[in-house]
Amino acid sequence: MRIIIGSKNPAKITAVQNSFSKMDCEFMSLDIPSGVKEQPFSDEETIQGAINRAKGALAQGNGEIGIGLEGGVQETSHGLLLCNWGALAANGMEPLIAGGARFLLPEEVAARLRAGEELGPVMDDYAKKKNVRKQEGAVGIFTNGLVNRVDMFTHLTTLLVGQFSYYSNIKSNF
Ligand SMILES: O=P(O)(O)OP(=O)(O)OP(=O)(O)OC[C@H]1O[C@@H](n2cnc3c(O)ncnc32)[C@H](O)[C@@H]1O
Ligand SMILES: [Mg+2]
Repeated sequence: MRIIIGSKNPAKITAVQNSFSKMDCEFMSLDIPSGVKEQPFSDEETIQGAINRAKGALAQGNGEIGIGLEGGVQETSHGLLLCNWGALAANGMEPLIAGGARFLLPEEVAARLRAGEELGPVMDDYAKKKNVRKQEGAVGIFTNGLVNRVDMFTHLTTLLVGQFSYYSNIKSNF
């Protein structure tokens, strides 16, 4: 089976590979635009970004499955939550979606996002590191490394693969 990942971010690619590790799969990654803002600001917008990337990956990659993963934030009465969404597109079915971990961002970070900055560069600045988004992620920083961005996305992509197995009736191999 050929799996097309709609991102070149290594944290996302590794997560998808982890979730299909029991299957004989070929992986390809393509930089597919999310079609939403660089920093999605709601669950709805983040889900839409994930679906657009999954559909785009399937359309452009000549494979059986397209996967889109998108990070975003959601305003709540408790503060700004980091949210993560994924979508799996396959021919002949509606895209499947699944959500990942969510947790509150500190006000110092949240305020900068509300002012229009993107989480990626804000996290590098906050943590005084480079490319946090491609490594441990914000989740890795704010959990002291207990859960990193690959772990977080692997849970999410496994929810997608499991649902694909259930709804497509492919029970074996996953
Ligand atoms: O190359 P792509 O696939 O676009 O990967 P990305 O890291 O930019 O990830 P998203 O577009 O899905 O995330 C939207 C924005 O939120 C940032 N972001 C999301 N989750 C993050 C995390 O855990 N750590 C750091 N930045 C994060 C990200 O850098 C973008 O600015
Ligand atoms: Mg991005």
